[in-house]
Amino acid sequence: MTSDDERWNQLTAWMQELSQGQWKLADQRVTFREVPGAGRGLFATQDIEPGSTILSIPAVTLLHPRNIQRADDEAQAANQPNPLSVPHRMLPHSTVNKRLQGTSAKQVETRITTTEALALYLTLNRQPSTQRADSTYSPWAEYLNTLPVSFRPWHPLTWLVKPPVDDPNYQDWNRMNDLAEKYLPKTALDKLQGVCKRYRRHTAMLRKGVPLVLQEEPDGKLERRWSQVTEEDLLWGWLNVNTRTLYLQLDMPSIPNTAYADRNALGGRKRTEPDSEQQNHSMAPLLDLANHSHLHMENGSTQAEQRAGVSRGARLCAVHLVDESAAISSKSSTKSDAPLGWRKRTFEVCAPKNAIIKKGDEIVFAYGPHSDETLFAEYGFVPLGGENPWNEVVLDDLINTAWQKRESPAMVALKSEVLEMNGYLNEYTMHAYPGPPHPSHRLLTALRLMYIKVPEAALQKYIDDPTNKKVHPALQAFLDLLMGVEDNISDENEQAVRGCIRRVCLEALDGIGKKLAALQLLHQPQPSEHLADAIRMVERLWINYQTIFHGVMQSINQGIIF
Ligand SMILES: C[S@@+](CC[C@H](N)C(=O)[O-])C[C@H]1O[C@@H](n2cnc3c(N)ncnc32)[C@H](O)[C@@H]1O
Repeated sequence: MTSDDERWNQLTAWMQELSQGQWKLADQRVTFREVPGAGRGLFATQDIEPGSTILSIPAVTLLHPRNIQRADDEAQAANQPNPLSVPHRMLPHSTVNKRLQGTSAKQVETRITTTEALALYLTLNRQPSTQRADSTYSPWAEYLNTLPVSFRPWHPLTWLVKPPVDDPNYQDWNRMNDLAEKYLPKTALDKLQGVCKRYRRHTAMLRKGVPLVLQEEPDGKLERRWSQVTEEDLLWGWLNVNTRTLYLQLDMPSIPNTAYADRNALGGRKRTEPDSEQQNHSMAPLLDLANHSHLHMENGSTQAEQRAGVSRGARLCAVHLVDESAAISSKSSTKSDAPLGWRKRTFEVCAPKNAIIKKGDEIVFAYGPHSDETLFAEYGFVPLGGENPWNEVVLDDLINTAWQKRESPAMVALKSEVLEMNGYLNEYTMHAYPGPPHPSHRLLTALRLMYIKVPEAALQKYIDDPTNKKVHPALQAFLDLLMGVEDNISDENEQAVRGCIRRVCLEALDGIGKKLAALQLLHQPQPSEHLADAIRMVERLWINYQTIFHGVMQSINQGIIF
């Protein structure tokens, strides 16, 4: 059995070989190690001076559709084609719209996005016997071998997708599913269901596209492999893509309306989806061993960092897109001024400008300004200690319910319309950062309107003609607030708003207390280790909300002006 150390050695030797010796492990200043509760992570092998390069990744080792096509073409030319690659007529378009006009309907039907193509590539190259992706055909075999063995049962998406009966996690699955459906905050469940919908939509494309291609161009090896592919393989492939890719500009055009399969029948790729992100991203060997952190490193170690007791010495680094010739030769100070084509575009990790990285520090970067719920649903973890500066709690249901209890349906409808017209309806949030803990501007604005006394007819008149200058004085005070002419509507209105925030916090804290008590019961009788971890992750979501609500209550009690 290959150990993680051996896999690391094979991976780095392969990277060196593929870059024809230009990239050397000796020039990189990282190694990997297990991090309790976070899988593996990257660690500094020496002290690193501020702003300097820690790690660069050869462009040729990046796994994305353009490199897949390039590698397949080379293998074909050498008479050693890879039968388990993504059929090229499925690969995403790399041409601009005009060139697509001659494309036949059949070709269009099988076309998939970068996200789907990567998921398919990984799925086809997963070795069912070893549960590891070490395809004998793929030039990325050494990299595939370093991917997680399984996402079950720790990734919450697997709590919504039932395993086969012979899966070792089958016994626990109903309880995992229950945990998701009954114990998650509703907004977190919505996010997780959104991830599940995306997963199902993308894999439906593959289930449709591959047989169509095989019908047109029969290929024994691919057909055999595809017939063995299970839901578990697809889930594994897709989750690898979802948790381990980085945005990389591949010069892929956005998804054109007419160029991709079955937009409507399969739930549709609407224009609102982030086309460019779905098309332009890549897996990055070795770099994908770096964990996420939200720590700010503007002035060396921050208060948050000290409080979070980042005793394990995590250092937030920056990942840059660079031209490979500059990245590889980062030892010399001359940066290449060659144009940045996708072939040379790659990633470089740099030390923070204002802090020294010590030997043994963990090298982390921010995956994005993600809330706890997003980290949970997309990446499968929840930060400890309520320290995530991007965390927020969404309160639409609580606020709207309280509002409906207080005002008539007609009044709620009219005021909602006014909020909508001005872009303030819903997405009401509270935050602990930046301190002091506070309700969002959207929430304050909506509450201020909810608490003004204004006749229905005055609201209707404004809705019918917002340009009319004759507006009821109370509504005018609200509009002045929107324009920034005033900071608040009146002392009375402000008191009512603060009272409401206080009540909402108390109600939410009461609900959280009950949820945590119910979750506590799930620890009896003692659950399996995996289930206990899952319960703790859900508890953490609630506890981090508690921190926000306590903080906002404290701000109110201290008379802090929002
Ligand atoms: C790009 S990978 C990072 C390397 C990963 N730890 C591994 O062993 O392969 C992303 C995954 O790492 C884990 N992860 C990243 N940052 C984490 C953190 N701060 N706490 C816990 N888990 C984390 C999550 O499982 C996430 O899906």
